[in-house]
Amino acid sequence: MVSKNSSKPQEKCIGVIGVGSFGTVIANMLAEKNQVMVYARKEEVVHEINSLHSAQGKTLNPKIKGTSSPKEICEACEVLFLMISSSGFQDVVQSFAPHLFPYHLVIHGTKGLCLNLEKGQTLDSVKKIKRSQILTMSEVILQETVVVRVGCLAGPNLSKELTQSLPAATVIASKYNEVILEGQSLLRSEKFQVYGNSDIIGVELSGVLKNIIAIAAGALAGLNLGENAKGLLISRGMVEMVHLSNALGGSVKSVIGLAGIGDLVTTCNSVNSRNFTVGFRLANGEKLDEILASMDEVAEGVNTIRVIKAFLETADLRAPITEYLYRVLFENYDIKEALQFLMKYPFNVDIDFV
Ligand SMILES: NC(=O)C1=CN([C@@H]2O[C@H](COP(=O)(O)OP(=O)(O)OC[C@H]3O[C@@H](n4cnc5c(N)ncnc54)[C@H](OP(=O)(O)O)[C@@H]3O)[C@@H](O)[C@H]2O)C=CC1
Ligand SMILES: O=C(CO)COP(=O)(O)O
Repeated sequence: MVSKNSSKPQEKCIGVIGVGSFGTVIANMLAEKNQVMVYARKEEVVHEINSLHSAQGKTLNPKIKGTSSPKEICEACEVLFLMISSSGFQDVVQSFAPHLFPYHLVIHGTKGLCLNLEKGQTLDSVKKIKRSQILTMSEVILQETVVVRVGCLAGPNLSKELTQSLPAATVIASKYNEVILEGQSLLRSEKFQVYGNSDIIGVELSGVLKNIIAIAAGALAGLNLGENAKGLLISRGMVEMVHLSNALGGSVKSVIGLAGIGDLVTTCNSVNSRNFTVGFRLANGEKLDEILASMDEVAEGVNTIRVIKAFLETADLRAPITEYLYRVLFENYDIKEALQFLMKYPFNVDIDFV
């Protein structure tokens, strides 16, 4: 778009919904090239954004304006980045739905799953779920709104490193090439490479499933089991991700790409990962409830393990790492015993998916 009076491209206004760790980073990256409006549900956070140019202590580019009005941000911005944890995702999308139109383009960065259950049902009450009862975040957006051009952003993108402007890359996935091109043009920089992928379900699932393996990697590190064990876990974890993703509708190719193996390696090696931290602290004897109560950011892998465990009850598939982690997290199973079982598990074939 070019203004009538100058040859300088006119800045668009890009919306970011959610200013947690990742939303803040993405808003700052977008503000390098365009005006940005961010949505936060709490008035005090909006006040902080507009007066102090920070969100819950995290510095924001002064160009960024805050609002708590879904209507205002949807009217001002055709392109919206949804950066909400999965636990609040469906509620937020529902509250935005009356203000969203088919001309909007929505890209989310959430690495979690939602459930599509009957009213009154919970995971605890149903215990077994089928694929049709699981929603990826793009499926939530498509189910709850009239938006068609939906994309996701996933890859090895630890927010602490992006905040320090360290080099990184991500994947924008969408069935629509224009979504990929828009995401690339808005986010690409000398420090940030943006790849495209048309398999949105496979890319979403890669980001979701690697969190399970990251919890296990944290546990290995917490028990000081060494780098050989980590190599074993990452490779078996990738095979488990491939089979789970395949059963849930993703392609193998996405798991072995940046959003899969790339993010898996990063998250399994970083103390900056919340999922890795959960595993590390579990291995040091803390209880899951205590760990979660002390964290003010989300570790999506914990809920993902519950969802995938319930899915495994109806799927013709074994996912031993997820199954044993479920026992450790939710059935007080000893973490060292779980690892011993995994060491004895008859994984006879190295690669069985190509
Ligand atoms: N941090 C990272 O390194 C990366 C994170 N991700 C993914 O991005 C997603 C968000 O992560 P992150 O930003 O780190 O998480 P945080 O916990 O830091 O932030 C979550 C955000 O979601 C908002 N939110 C949650 N529930 C609701 C609700 N019901 N209504 C309105 N807002 C709500 C929170 O608002 P409030 O403050 O008001 O609670 C907050 O802004 C996760 O799925 C994560 O896996 C992906 C890549 C990197
Ligand atoms: O997905 C992430 C980095 O790519 C962030 O991982 P955590 O949610 O475990 O912090």
